[in-house]
Formats: sequence, C-alpha cells, structure tokens
Amino acid sequence: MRLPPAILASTEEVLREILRFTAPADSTLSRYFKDHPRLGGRERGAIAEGVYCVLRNRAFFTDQSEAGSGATMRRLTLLGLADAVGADALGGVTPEELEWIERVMQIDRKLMHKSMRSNMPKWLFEKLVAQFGEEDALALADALNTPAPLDLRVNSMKTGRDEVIAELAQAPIVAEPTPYAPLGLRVLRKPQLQNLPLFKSGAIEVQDEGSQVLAQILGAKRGEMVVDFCAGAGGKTLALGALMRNTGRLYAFDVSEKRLAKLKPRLARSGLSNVHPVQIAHERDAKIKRLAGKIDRVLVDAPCSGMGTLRRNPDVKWRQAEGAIAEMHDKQVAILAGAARLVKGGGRLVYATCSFLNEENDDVAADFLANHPDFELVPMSKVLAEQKIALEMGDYLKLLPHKHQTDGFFAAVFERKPMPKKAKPAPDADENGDADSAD
Ligand SMILES: C[S@@+](CC[C@H](N)C(=O)[O-])C[C@H]1O[C@@H](n2cnc3c(N)ncnc32)[C@H](O)[C@@H]1O
Repeated sequence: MRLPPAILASTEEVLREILRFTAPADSTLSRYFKDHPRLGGRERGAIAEGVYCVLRNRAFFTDQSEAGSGATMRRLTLLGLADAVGADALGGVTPEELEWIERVMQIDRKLMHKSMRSNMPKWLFEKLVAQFGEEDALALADALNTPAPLDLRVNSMKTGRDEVIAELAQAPIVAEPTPYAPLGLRVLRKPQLQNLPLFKSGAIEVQDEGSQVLAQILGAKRGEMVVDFCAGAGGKTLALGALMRNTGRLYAFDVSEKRLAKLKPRLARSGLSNVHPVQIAHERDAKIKRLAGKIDRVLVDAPCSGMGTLRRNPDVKWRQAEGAIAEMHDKQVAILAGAARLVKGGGRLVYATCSFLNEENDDVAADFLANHPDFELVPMSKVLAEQKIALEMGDYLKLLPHKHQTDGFFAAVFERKPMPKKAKPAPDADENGDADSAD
C-alpha cells in the first residue's frame, strides 16, 4: 500500500527544520511526532528514515536537487523518501518526478568527485584523508553513511547469551552473537524491544558492540572501587556494574543532572545495587578530591565530537564545526587530568571517545603521558589479551565501522605507578575538613 501524499509534506516540513541544525535531529523528530499524534507507526518510520537518508546523502542529494527545475526542498525530500522506502511506495509523486528520481538513483557514485562521494563536509573529509589515506577514508565514509545494526548486551546478572537468543527466537527475532563482546548480540532488523519481557526485566540493554568492548577493557573486578567519570545515561555504567557482579562500589559521575536522571530507570531494571550516581559541578569538584588516590579503576568516556556514531546520528557531521574539535581536545585533556587524581597506585585509567579523530584521541593520550610521569601506557594488545578479546590492536583501541562493524571508538589504558610509601595521610579531608563520602 502506498504512503499517503501528506507524508511528503510532513517529511518536507520536519526536514526543513532539521536542516537548520539548531538541535539534534532525533530530538526535533521526537518533538514533531509528539505534536502530530495522528501519524501512524509506518508513517513515522518513513518520515524518520527519509530524513536520515537526506542527512546521510546530503552533499549528493543537494547537488542533484539544486540542478534542474522544481523546489529544492521538495526534491531533497523526494530523494530521501525514495531512498528510504522506494519511489513506488510514495503517494502524490508526479510522473516527471518519478522519472527524475529514477535517473538520480542510477548515477554511479563511484565516478563522482571523492569529497562529494564521501557525503562529508569538506573539512572533515580532508581530515579523514590526511589520517587514513584516500581509499580508507572513502571506505570509512561509506560505512558511516550506512545505518547501524541493532546491538544488544545481555545482562549477565539475569541470564545468559544462549538463553536470550532462544527467547528472542520466540518473538520471532533473529539475533547472532557479536564477534568481540562476549555478551553482545546483533539483530539485523530493528524490532520494537520496549515491550518484550526480556527488555522490561532488564535481561537485555541496547548497546553497540564497541561500547561493550570499552566497558570490558576497564577490567573491573568483584569488590573493587570503580569510577565511571562521564557516566551520562549509564550505557557503560550498567555493563561495569554487571562485570563487578554487583559487588564493590561503582560511582557514576557526570555534570549533567538530566543525563544521570535517565540512568535511574535503567539501574532499576538492571537489578544493580552497587552503583552510586553523583552529580559533579566540573572535573575539579571537591567530591572528587575526597576519593583521590583511592580508586582501582577509572573510566573517562569523554565528551567528544561523536563522529564515531554517524551511522546513528548522521546530522552530527553537519552540525559540528571544525573549530569545535580543538576546543573539545582542551576539555578532554582537562577532564582526563581531573579523573587521573582518583587512581590509586597500581590502578588503571581508561580514556575513551566515540570519535576517530586524532586530535580527540592519540593527541589527548600523548598530552596526558607527557604531563603525568606517574602513569604509563598499557599497550592495548596486552589489555585485550587479558580480557581474551580477539582483536588485533597496537597501543590503542581503534574500532572503526568499515573494519569492525561497530561505531567508531578509541581507548587508551594507563596504569599508575605504585605510589612511594609515606606517612599515613589524614583521613579523607577536603579543603573544608569535610570527610563525607561522595554520594
Ligand atoms: C560520551 S558521553 C558519556 C556516555 C556514557 N558513558 C554512556 O556510555 O552512555 C560524555 C558525558 O560526559 C559528560 N561530561 C561533560 N563534561 C564533564 C565533566 N567536566 N566531568 C564529567 N562529565 C562530563 C557529559 O554530560 C556526557 O554525559
């Protein structure tokens, strides 16, 4: 059955707003759907997919839409929807428009100028070429412009991977074990999970395989003191809490009250009771000072450009300005330095981003090592062997969608050298002499 012609108008309306890039595309879409409650599930799906197809292919689609006659925004909308659901499924398209769509879809993109083919802003494609070389940059761009599969993490506190595969099969949902994350499952279609008993009971969480690997390499063990310094809504916190078998103490720090609030219902579903969310004002907050030198493992999943998540958030490449990357670097260096104070002698610190840009990754790690002689790098090859994860890496973890079928992630692991023995320090006192715990 064809989609009603009104879907074209709705998609055009919301696309116009999203292309202003004043807010993330997913929040603009959610607000639009809230304001238009009469749109059905299939219609919402088509609008969202149509918009995302335009964002993924914006350079090419804009070039085609601006050439020839007709309103550019309608033509962009037509290409996005045709790419998402097929031109034949669209109601209200004229025969001339159908013919034009068909012509555009037949263009061999391999023959295009490389920067246009990448569908990236020029500055970003140039960075990719400088970093990866032209061939690899194009393969990475192609992978980033392809929708991600749905990855799940099995909550080992509640069940096992085989049990979940069997229960999903009843739905029927086909899920396969992920190659690197021991508790990961990949679902190729995108079913609604929210109403499944498995989801409601906290037996599964949605989490990209790369994000699961990041949590794993922290190496958190039973009974340890662990800090997730930039916990956000707790994607990695939940994985860490389960790896610690709900023992020890896991602090979930973040500056955002809103993000930490989103962690609460997920925590309740997970069944974890070892997690202590703490809102901090900044990376030098006095609450951090109280725990200085006491923590076994600290994860810094730093705020970053998010370029590694373009498969899910294709608007990020158009919303992010080149100058913002340098600012991000300075912030990341400051947060990592703040978090490092927590680590005890012999303890580990993991710096991670969901970006593939050197400025946010290797450069931050190098800056940290240059300014923290009390820390040394633990080669990622060693960390992965400890965790029995079959990934070939050098000093750092560099996950890339065209190579590993995950989002783009980076991680570096540092170990604090044993602290010299000295006179016992006074009990946990901050500058106000306050000795409370941090939660
Ligand atoms: C990449 S996100 C974290 C995602 C989260 N770890 C997860 O797995 O779902 C980065 C987080 O850092 C937080 N953040 C920003 N500045 C911070 C700071 N100075 N100290 C601690 N957290 C900060 C942001 O609020 C954001 O939630």
